[in-house]
Amino acid sequence: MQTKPLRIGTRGSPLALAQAHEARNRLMAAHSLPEDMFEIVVLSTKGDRITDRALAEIGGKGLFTEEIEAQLLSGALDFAVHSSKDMPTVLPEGLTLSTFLPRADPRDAFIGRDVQKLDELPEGAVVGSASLRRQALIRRLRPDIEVVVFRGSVQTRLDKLREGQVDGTFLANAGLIRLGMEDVATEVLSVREFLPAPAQGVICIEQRADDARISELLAPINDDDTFDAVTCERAFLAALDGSCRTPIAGFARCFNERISFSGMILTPDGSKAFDIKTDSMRGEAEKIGRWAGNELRRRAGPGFFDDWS
Ligand SMILES: NCc1[nH]cc(CCC(=O)O)c1CC(=O)O
Repeated sequence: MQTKPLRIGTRGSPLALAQAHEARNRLMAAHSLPEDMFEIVVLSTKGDRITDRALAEIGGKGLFTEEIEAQLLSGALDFAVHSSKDMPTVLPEGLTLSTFLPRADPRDAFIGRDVQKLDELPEGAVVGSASLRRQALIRRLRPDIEVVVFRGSVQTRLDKLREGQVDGTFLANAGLIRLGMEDVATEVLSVREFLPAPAQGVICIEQRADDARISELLAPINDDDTFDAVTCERAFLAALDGSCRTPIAGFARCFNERISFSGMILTPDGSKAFDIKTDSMRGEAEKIGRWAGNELRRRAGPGFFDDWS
């Protein structure tokens, strides 16, 4: 019988804490375990400490994960809870993403200051986003709008919006929902018009690949549909070797035994884009994701990635 509490690693942002609590609550429910069987261990990462520059400028993968992964590998943590969207496609040797919780809303939310909808923004309006994908998508939809880099916690961004530094901004609707702030969204954008980031809206758990005891503990809270969808989306991302400087969008959905996938790559200015739609049996989730990534890379040609990276 387990006596010491299980140590769950997480970042300390309100969103990260909400995610760690959700994973812990699902485990407590699945196994009828008391809260004191788990200890939530908060770690600060490089990505949390750098707030003044666009993440894309800093580059480097795993900005939000390195410190946590070191503690997993050393045995100081039993498992770690993350936003799947923030996870690099290649993990350190010995670690694995074993568990994906049921996907929350995958869509992006628009938060307007004086208008409710993206369409209603006047010509020359300013929107803030730190995400290259959102910057490129908005430039493609509304070339007349000015885009500025916008970072900080959800609260900081909303404060900047209220002060009038920008006329609008975007956040993942899942994040807003997890923070109990879904009413700040003035419009939720359909996945068709504003394709989400690969793995958006999905909480995942990372563990040591050889830790059978933890694999067994986590198995009941994994969601198979989400697992297959994220496997497909991450295979797409990996095939494109998405550096943080590449705007990439991708979204997969399971219907019974099948999985469908939509993917897109754009230039940062939104002037060029390539998209793809495909579907297959679910067992091929990883294969079609990889195929779609390679296919877009081929269609875009070698110049596409070099021009601006
Ligand atoms: N890069 C930050 C990040 N990572 C995950 C989410 C939202 C929650 C999710 O997608 O699961 C966010 C904030 C945002 O994009 O608004």
